[in-house]
Amino acid sequence: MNQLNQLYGTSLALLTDLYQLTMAYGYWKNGLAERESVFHLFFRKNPFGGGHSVACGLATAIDFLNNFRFHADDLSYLKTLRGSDANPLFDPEFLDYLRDLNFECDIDAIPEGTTVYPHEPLARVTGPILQCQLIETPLLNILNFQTLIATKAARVCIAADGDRVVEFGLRRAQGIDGGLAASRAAFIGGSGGTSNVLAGKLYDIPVVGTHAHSWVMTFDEEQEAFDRYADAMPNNCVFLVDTYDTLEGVRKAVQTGRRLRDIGHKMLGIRLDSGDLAWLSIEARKILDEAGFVDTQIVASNDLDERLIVSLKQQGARIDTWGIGTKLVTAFDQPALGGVYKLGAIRGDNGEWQYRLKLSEQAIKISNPGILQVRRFSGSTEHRADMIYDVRSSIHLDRPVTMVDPADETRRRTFDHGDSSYDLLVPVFRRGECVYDPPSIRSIRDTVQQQLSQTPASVKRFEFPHNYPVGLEQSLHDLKSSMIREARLKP
Ligand SMILES: Nc1ncnc2c1ncn2[C@@H]1O[C@H](COP(=O)(O)OP(=O)(O)OP(=O)(O)O)[C@@H](O)[C@H]1O
Ligand SMILES: O=P(O)(O)OC[C@H]1O[C@H](OP(=O)(O)OP(=O)(O)O)[C@H](O)[C@@H]1O
Ligand SMILES: O=C(O)c1cccnc1
Repeated sequence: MNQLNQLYGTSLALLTDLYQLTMAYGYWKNGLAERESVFHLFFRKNPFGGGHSVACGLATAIDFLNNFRFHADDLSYLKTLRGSDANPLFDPEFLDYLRDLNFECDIDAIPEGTTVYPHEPLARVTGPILQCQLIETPLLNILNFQTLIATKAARVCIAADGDRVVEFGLRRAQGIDGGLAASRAAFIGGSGGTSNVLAGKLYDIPVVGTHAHSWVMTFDEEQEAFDRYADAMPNNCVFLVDTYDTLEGVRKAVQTGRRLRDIGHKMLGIRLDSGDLAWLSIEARKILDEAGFVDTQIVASNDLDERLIVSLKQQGARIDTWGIGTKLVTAFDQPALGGVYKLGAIRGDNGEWQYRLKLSEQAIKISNPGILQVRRFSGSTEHRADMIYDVRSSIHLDRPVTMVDPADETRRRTFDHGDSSYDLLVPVFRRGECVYDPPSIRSIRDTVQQQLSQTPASVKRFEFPHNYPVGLEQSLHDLKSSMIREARLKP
């Protein structure tokens, strides 16, 4: 059984906005349900004021789509829906159509863990317009959130600069799936483990845990609390030392650490959860080192995020492991990615593709027409630029290709066949069948690190990051410009 089904039962087909179903009904009524169309899912701005994002959520989307069908109880529910008067919202024959519907779209998507940028499609969905439309909302729900959290986790790990990061967010996450999906995406983005045990089981993420203040408060004396914990689990001792007086707590942990040593075990760490984490970690390190506990790690938690980590490091904090909860799993400073799903092309009555775009007052918000792919140009060590192109335009990679900056058409770059390049979108579904074998979560996590190592430092920096170049292949840019002119001339 797949992971979503394990959690939610057999059917998630109703996990969509009602307007997808009202449009589906409209397509069906108008004989357009099967009309082939192409949609692109993309976002317009990197989150957190950053210069890059990390694609995440594809395996969850595959899970969802592998089980995409309307079950009898879904249809019974839809039957109960009424229009503004007493009439049913949907004809019974439409519900029969939904009952017999087999998912048959093609999907091409950028593999999880890839660094991605504004305007490039993370996924391209091709198929009957009714089906493309029904899956818009769940695809956005899954890819927006996991991409957001994987990006946040990657930023936290960049700040931690090789130190271990663990995710403690479940208690403050946005509900049950918010917690589970965040734990998955945080691990992919680089955290080393989660406190979320169900996420550990479902997604094969290492689970980690210390103890809470309540443990210390259960006993009359802090020393007794540490000793009893050590008796119970001598091989997993990370003592939370800040319940009363933090440095006194460290000294007591040292006492218990000596008892552990006498029975052949190690005190793995102490955890700081309040106060001045820079100063306390420096002082705690001295106490531990002087007592010979040089390997005992210092874990810190308390509303941390990537900027606080940078600041604490600048202050000389001696923290080995960063426990990050609320601000990671809720993407505290930017709670949504803002990814959208736009129609790029639809077959006309004559079977020919007709390209479509959505106009906007802001040029940068005008969607890209066509059937799009992304080509990444890469130097020997770093990614150089991504070019969005139409798969039907015959760009020849044995000849120079030019891409145009959509924000300023005077800025262009030309690449020739000497530049190594590859397409980012890979086949995931063909006629509704999954043709992609998702990598293990650990291998996706490795991909993130490998991708980040090829992302220019100027793009990864937190303050005023460089814009990574993403352009439109010249003929696509020219086509888009003429379509905009034409659309603006329409009465
Ligand atoms: N040296 C530091 N520099 C910058 N921020 C810090 C430093 N030490 C701790 N912080 C952060 O300051 C914030 C507030 O900590 P503060 O000491 O006010 O409350 P607290 O320690 O949580 O208090 P309480 O005892 O109520 O838990 C937290 O997000 C914490 O991570
Ligand atoms: O600060 P976050 O980044 O969200 O990390 C999770 C927090 O959850 C716990 O606190 P809580 O007060 O809930 O319980 P406790 O008594 O175990 O400290 C833990 O001690 C962290 O402070
Ligand atoms: O194990 C921990 O230390 C932990 C778990 C959840 C939340 N905060 C801390």
